[in-house]
Amino acid sequence: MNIALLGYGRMGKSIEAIALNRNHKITLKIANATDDYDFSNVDVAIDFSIPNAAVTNIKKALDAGVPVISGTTGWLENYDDIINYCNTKNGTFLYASNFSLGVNIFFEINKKLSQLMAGFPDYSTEIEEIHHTQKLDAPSGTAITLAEQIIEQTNYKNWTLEQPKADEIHIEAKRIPEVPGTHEITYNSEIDSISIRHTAHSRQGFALGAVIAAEWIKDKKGVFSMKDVLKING
Ligand SMILES: NC(=O)C1=CN([C@@H]2O[C@H](COP(=O)(O)OP(=O)(O)OC[C@H]3O[C@@H](n4cnc5c(N)ncnc54)[C@H](OP(=O)(O)O)[C@@H]3O)[C@@H](O)[C@H]2O)C=CC1
Ligand SMILES: O=C(O)C1=N[C@H](C(=O)O)C[C@H](O)C1
Repeated sequence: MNIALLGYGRMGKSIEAIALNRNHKITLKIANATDDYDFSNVDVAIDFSIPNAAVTNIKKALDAGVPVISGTTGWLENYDDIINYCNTKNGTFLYASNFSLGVNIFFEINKKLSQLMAGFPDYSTEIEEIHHTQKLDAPSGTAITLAEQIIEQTNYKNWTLEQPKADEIHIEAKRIPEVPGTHEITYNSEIDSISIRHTAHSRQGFALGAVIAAEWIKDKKGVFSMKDVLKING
C-alpha cells in the first residue's frame, strides 16, 4: 500500500517506521503547507499534523479521491464541515482522537462505568490528562472524547478546564516532559474514590493503530471510526 504522511513530526516518523515494517511504502510526505501535494501515487493518506493544518490536509486528500485518516487533535469545531465535505465528494474519512487499541478498550470501560455511576449522584466526576510539554492543544482530544462519553450517559452538560459548575466535568491538563499520554477518570464522594486510568508507555500503540486503520479503510467508502476498524461492540 502507498501511504501519504500529512505531517512528519513525532507521530509521522513513528507511523513511517511501522508502515515500512509492514511492507508499505511512503510515497508522499507533507511537512508544511507549502509542500507539493501530489497524490498521484497514493492509496491512503494519514494526517498527524497540527490543529491549524488538519482541515486543509484532509480536504486536499479528499479532493484527490484518496481515503484519509486523521489523528490530529484540536480542530474538531470543523468536524461536521469535514464530514459534509467527505460525503459531497463520495470520499472516505476516519478520525480518532486516539488510535491505540488500549484506549479504544478504555473508551468502552469509560462508557460502562459512567452508565453505572449515573445512578449515584453523590459522586462527582473529574478527568486528568498528562502529556509531553510540546503538545499544542489542551485538553487532549482523548480527554474530550472521554468527557463527551460521560456527558452522554449522565446529567453533566459540559466539560471545562476552569473551575467547574455543578453540571460541568473538570478536566485537568498537565504537561510534563516526555509523557506520551495518560488519562484518568475519577469519581469522588466524601466516602471514597473510584478511578480508571490508561497509561501509554510510548507512541507505538497510536502509530500501529493508525497503520491498521489505513490498511482497513483503503478500499472503503464513507465515514468510519475506530470502533469499525477494531470491531468493538458496545
Ligand atoms: N489520535 C491519536 O492517536 C494521536 C494523536 N496525536 C495528535 O497528532 C498530532 C501530531 O502529533 P505529533 O506528531 O506529536 O506532533 P509534531 O509537532 O511532532 O508533528 C506535527 C508536524 O506537523 C508539521 N506541520 C506543520 N504544518 C503542517 C502542514 N500544513 N501540513 C503537514 N504538516 C505540518 C509540523 O512541522 P513544524 O514543527 O515545522 O510546524 C510537525 O513536524 C497532534 O495533534 C497530536 O495531538 C498524537 C498522538 C496520537
Ligand atoms: O499529542 C499527543 O501526544 C497525543 N495526542 C492525542 C490526544 O490529544 O488525545 C492522543 C495521545 O494522548 C497523544
